[in-house]
Amino acid sequence: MTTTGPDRTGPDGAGPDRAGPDPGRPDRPDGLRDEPGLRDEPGPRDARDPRDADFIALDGVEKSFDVRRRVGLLRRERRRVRAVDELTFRVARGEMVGYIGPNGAGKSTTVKMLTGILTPSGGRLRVAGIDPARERTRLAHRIGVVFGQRTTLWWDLPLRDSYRLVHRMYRVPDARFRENLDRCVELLDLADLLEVPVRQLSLGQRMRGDIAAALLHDPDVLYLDEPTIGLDVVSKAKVREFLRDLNAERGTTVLLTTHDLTDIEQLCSRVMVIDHGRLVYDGSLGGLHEAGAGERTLVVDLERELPPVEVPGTRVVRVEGPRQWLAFPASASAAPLVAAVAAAYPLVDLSVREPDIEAVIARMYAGRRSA
Ligand SMILES: Nc1ncnc2c1ncn2[C@@H]1O[C@H](COP(=O)(O)OP(=O)(O)OP(=O)(O)O)[C@@H](O)[C@H]1O
Repeated sequence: MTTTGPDRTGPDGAGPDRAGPDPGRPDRPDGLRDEPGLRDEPGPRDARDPRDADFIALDGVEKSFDVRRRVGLLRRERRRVRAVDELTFRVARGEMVGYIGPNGAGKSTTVKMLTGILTPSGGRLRVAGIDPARERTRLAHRIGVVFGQRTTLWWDLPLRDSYRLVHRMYRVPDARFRENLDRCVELLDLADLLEVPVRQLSLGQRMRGDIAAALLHDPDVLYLDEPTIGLDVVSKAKVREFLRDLNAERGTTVLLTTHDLTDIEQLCSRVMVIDHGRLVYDGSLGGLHEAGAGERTLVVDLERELPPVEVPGTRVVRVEGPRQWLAFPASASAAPLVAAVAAAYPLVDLSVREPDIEAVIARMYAGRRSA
């Protein structure tokens, strides 16, 4: 997710914010201004509130940027980039939704509008009944944000001190803060890291530290932007498990932006796909499979190496020794094809392979581009 542009709240750069956040800087990515005494009372938290279905609500939201481009040596050209275009969706309270799309699709821009960092150019947007652009400080107490590529922690301070600052900035009641911190320390395995300056933490440790910091004030909504980027398998598993538990136990609403589709597969029952600023899919992961799946594959193990298998309705896409891969339309039944192969060839084994989600999404994007 790109984080460039005038709305940036820290130094530019693809990697982590090396300088670390400046406690005196005006804005944090989660929209909270670093000033004492800003705590507003959070809104009602009645779980039976009928507005729960519209906890995050966007209606025809648009965001355009005016960009200047150099044309030749002296001339500059102004161009309007529509980053988000007529975006309409709902996220119910307690849902965990994946928000995916190719580079430049408009994911970051959406999240920035949801936090109040950016003001929409048009349309209507509400989070927990709050207009983020108008009441950014009030909203800050209801949301947590984790940017995988940048830290919101104080670079030179030990983790514990960063958490103390969060405690004071959000004015979290002491008992609540201790309870939340203890829980995060235990579940995110932070006990040995609390006295370590953030700059000395590994990426995985820092990420866990960031997730804890985003949750110490009990937000109702958590925006996660690439929370597992660059992490090893063990750290990814730990982060995912924590998020699953958080959602199940606390009912925290989660909007997850990621390029790692395993995050989505393991965490989200619903996924929204955005492309060129527009919502192009909103539904289950299974449905996404069907929408984007062009072909399935029969993997055929023959008794010996043979010329490519010829069965109507299939085409051989790969041959490795006695193993052959036969593609066939995803909508077709595999049974008659399996029977046809078994009748005509010396078969040892056979399996049907569904396209993996990466392939499905790549096909979906490619299809839209060529349409
Ligand atoms: N501050 C800005 N000024 C000008 N153009 C911008 C600004 N922020 C985003 N854009 C443009 O808006 C479009 C959407 O960008 P955005 O960062 O929202 O995409 P993204 O889906 O998050 O991409 P990625 O997966 O690469 O991070 C892009 O064309 C981008 O260049």
